[in-house]
Amino acid sequence: MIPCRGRVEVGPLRLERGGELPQVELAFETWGRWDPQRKNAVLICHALTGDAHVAAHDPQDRPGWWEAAVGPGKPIDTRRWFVLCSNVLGGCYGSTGPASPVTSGDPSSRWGGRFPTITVRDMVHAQRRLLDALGIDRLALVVGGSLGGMQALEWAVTYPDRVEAAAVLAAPPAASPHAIAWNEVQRQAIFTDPAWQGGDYPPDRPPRRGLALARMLAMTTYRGRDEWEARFGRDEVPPGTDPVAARAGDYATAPRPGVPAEFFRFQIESYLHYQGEKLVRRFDAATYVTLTRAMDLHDVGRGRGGLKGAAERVRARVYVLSISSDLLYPVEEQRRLVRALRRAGKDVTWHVWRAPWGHDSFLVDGAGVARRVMEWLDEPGAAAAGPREGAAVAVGEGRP
Ligand SMILES: CC(=O)SCCNC(=O)CCNC(=O)[C@H](O)C(C)(C)COP(=O)(O)OP(=O)(O)OC[C@H]1O[C@@H](n2cnc3c(N)ncnc32)[C@H](O)[C@@H]1OP(=O)(O)O
Ligand SMILES: N[C@@H](CCO)C(=O)O
Repeated sequence: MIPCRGRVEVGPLRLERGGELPQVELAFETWGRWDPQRKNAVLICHALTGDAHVAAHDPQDRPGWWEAAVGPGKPIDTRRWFVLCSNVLGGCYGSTGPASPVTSGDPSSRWGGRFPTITVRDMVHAQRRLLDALGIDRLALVVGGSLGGMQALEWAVTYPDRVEAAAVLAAPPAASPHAIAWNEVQRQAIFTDPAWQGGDYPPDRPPRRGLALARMLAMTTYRGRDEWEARFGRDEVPPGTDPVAARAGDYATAPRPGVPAEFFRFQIESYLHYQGEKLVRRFDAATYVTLTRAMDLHDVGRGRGGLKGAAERVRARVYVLSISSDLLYPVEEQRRLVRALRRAGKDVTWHVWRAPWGHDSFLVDGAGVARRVMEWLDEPGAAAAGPREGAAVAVGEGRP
């Protein structure tokens, strides 16, 4: 029986950009029961700062990042589906990455800035080995948003014989110059923090300011203009109060160098500061650098004859979800993917979702997104692993 959480050593891994990681471990969590007859495995791939904890395992457990989407009676119903999620290669929630030791059991040997460049394809190779180790030979569905969507797409192209269906949410076929530019400015914020030290900072003295600033900038690409208009407008923070300090504890009560009171006036500024500080409390800066670089290097057509060649390899049914307010990976980028798949004669469904929360809408309304995906999975033609459930939801279909 597959445990509900664990860590598996998947061996040394040769990397796409050269070099090798001598020893790779992946942390994972599972829900439901793997049924080798029905092949009911759903692999969920997380986004940039996510982890393997998609949902609580019992009422006492902490909620996960897609809590509303996964569980008994929820859109990804764990009475029917066996759900698996692993922390990505390069991540800082239990898998091998910049924050983990070079030599197992020796925390002083942290990879830090020496961690090699990895790609989304490397992540998927490592994950395939995890599936092998757990005895899962076929995926009924691989689904993910953003970095997770890049992985879902890579899965369908790299391992076409092992994927029945792939749902690519808010992710492009290749990172655009704009997306790379935003990531580069974020990384520069980290690199210019004196605490960065080439990535070899002590774990208790990370480049906090740089990482917080990176997150603040990232938030402006993740969320929606209309959402912020409605939520914050031009509202100001009441004079003399510091809502960030009240929420963020010690770190925020430290003086903010270079932030005079005048520049802490609007609620949106307060929100951004808080989001920056919130990430600093739970994420590692070198990991942020490694994973954003992997996103920049994402190009599903690399070495495969471009997007056309990649599309031709796919055997899975593919669902593509675009978010109308996505500034980071706009609708036009998924249109390219959908066109390439259709021209290659593949079974592809494309929905453009009019959601106000920007790129992160797939996280904000996890239940709504998962419902769309699972209804598509159950449409005629799908390899159903059990009874059909759920009612149709209205979505606008995108036309390439
Ligand atoms: C161990 C782990 O946590 S693992 C990883 C979990 N995270 C992930 O998987 C990453 C993906 N998730 C995300 O990116 C986010 O959680 C999202 C997109 C789903 C939601 O973002 P959130 O920050 O939770 O929501 P939202 O944008 O509404 O912000 C709410 C927070 O801002 C605070 N806030 C709202 N307005 C203001 C303001 N004007 N000034 C300061 N703070 C504000 C709220 O108090 C709230 O704080 P809280 O998170 O401490 O409760
Ligand atoms: N908000 C996401 C990244 C973009 O989807 C995360 O923090 O993982």
